[in-house]
Amino acid sequence: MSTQQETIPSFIFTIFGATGDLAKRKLFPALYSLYREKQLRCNFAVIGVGRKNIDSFEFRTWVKNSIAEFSRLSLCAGEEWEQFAARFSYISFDVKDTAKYAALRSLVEAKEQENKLSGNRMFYLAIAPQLFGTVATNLKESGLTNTKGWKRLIIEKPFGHDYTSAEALNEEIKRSFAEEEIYRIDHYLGKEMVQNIQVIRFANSMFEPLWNNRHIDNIQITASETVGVEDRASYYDRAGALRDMVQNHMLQMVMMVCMEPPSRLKTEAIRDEKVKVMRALRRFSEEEVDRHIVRGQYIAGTIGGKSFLGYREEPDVNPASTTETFVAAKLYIDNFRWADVPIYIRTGKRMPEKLTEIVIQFKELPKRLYFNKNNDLMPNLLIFRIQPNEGITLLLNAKKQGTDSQIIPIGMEYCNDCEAASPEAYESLLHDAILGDSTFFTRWDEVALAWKFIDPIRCAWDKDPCSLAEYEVGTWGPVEAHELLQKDGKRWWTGSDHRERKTIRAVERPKYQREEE
Ligand SMILES: NC(=O)C1=CN([C@@H]2O[C@H](COP(=O)(O)OP(=O)(O)OC[C@H]3O[C@@H](n4cnc5c(N)ncnc54)[C@H](OP(=O)(O)O)[C@@H]3O)[C@@H](O)[C@H]2O)C=CC1
Ligand SMILES: O=C1O[C@H](COP(=O)(O)O)[C@@H](O)[C@H](O)[C@H]1O
Repeated sequence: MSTQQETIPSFIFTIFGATGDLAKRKLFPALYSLYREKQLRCNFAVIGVGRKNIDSFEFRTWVKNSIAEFSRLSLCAGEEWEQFAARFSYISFDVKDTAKYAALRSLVEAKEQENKLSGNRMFYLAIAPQLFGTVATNLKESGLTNTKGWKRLIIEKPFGHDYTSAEALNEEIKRSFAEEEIYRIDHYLGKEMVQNIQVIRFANSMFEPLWNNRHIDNIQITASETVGVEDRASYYDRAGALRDMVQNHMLQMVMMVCMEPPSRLKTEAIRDEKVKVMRALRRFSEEEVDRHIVRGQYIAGTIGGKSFLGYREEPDVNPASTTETFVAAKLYIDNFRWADVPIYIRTGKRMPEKLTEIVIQFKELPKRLYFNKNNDLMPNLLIFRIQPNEGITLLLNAKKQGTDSQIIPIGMEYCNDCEAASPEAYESLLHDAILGDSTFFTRWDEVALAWKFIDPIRCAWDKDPCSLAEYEVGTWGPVEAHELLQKDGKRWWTGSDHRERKTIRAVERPKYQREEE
């Protein structure tokens, strides 16, 4: 997130879907944090759009309640709250009703005048995906995109459900907004430690020389969740883990880890390098899917002693559903740097822990010769802990204190959020969108290539429902997911593997400084 507050322009922010879950849990708390932490040192106004028949006063109470419940900061009171709340207005209409956009336009213009705003307009689509295109078109046809300032469209996931639908949606919104005005959200890109991957890779001379197939044995990316389908069955049962997590968040993490250093730290230079990873990502034919990808669905079991239903017993899920709630895959990036390095990814619901981690496993030394009487030397691992306990861990081997020359695995650990909570992903992303920095939003070609990778997998599974394995709630996925690595003589690393090691904490300000300091 940039800190150039003086460059933040005034703007009006229209949120479609302002009475919905996303706005309540993420958007209002994010705006509030930016405001309270003085990241929004500019004049702004917010207009909420929804169908609920409420007025602006009731809307402000809704916003207040959402902040009280979901903000990481405490709610301010008195005049301070009133000043913030006064920026919020609400208009109720059905976004499919073209005629109603004239009223929205009048409200936007009135608020711009009242607040002396410069005509910059940001539109956020926190509504069902089937309405994205309709709203974008209506914004243009009503003249709302016709402004003397800039205009930007922030669009939520899912961006299509396959390549064809994503392309059709893109064509539709392109008629109203240029590519550089479209901010496609992938909230994983707003996470502190996902953004930190680039810095750790490109600002440390010790890692970059090793970042290739000569030194890296394999890469593992895990995004496990303890939650189940919750109340999202109508969406999730049609999407499944492949579309819900792999097409976007998992592949974005693959891109961040595997991209080449960009020629400049500029948005398009960075995105160009990410796209090259997607171009080099090996696509599987329908026949190859089985050998590289495992899918599973949870059956009843327990997490931490608490019992949970199986996926098919969940409310609103088709009792014969073959939707996957877990995916594990072995990927390859067919380029010079990554040839023959397997990239294992796995994601699933109702697993033992909520955890997102990237593990870089380095190749082993000729260990049979040195320091390894017991043949149990651990490989070096570099772990990006995306969440929880943000940070990095470097796992090494060292001599155990004492006289018996025993070697023990040790961990060096840096904690990113021990001193202070990190900003929420949505804070970071909203801030960047206001500044016009789209680095951590997805460009159309990234999305398109991700769908082209996903579609044949989906097709293969649709033809072969038997490829769905079961896993018990509270486990690390079906046995086939473990076999995927065992066949290669490898194993998944999980949080508990490294937490058990003796850990040395890395400090933010090391003792070793240059003399002049
Ligand atoms: N919730 C989340 O955590 C996440 C959501 N998303 C995405 O964000 C988007 C919104 O999700 P979410 O907030 O959960 O959905 P909700 O169903 O909770 O909210 C939908 C919102 O859209 C409004 N709306 C629906 N239809 C219309 C219409 N015809 N005209 C005007 N307003 C309408 C609703 O207004 P009203 O209720 O007043 O009718 C409500 O404000 C989706 O695209 C979803 O995929 C993405 C990631 C996470
Ligand atoms: O986009 C989504 O992400 C969440 C997981 O996000 P996280 O920030 O909590 O890791 C996932 O639960 C949801 O199914 C998916 O739509």
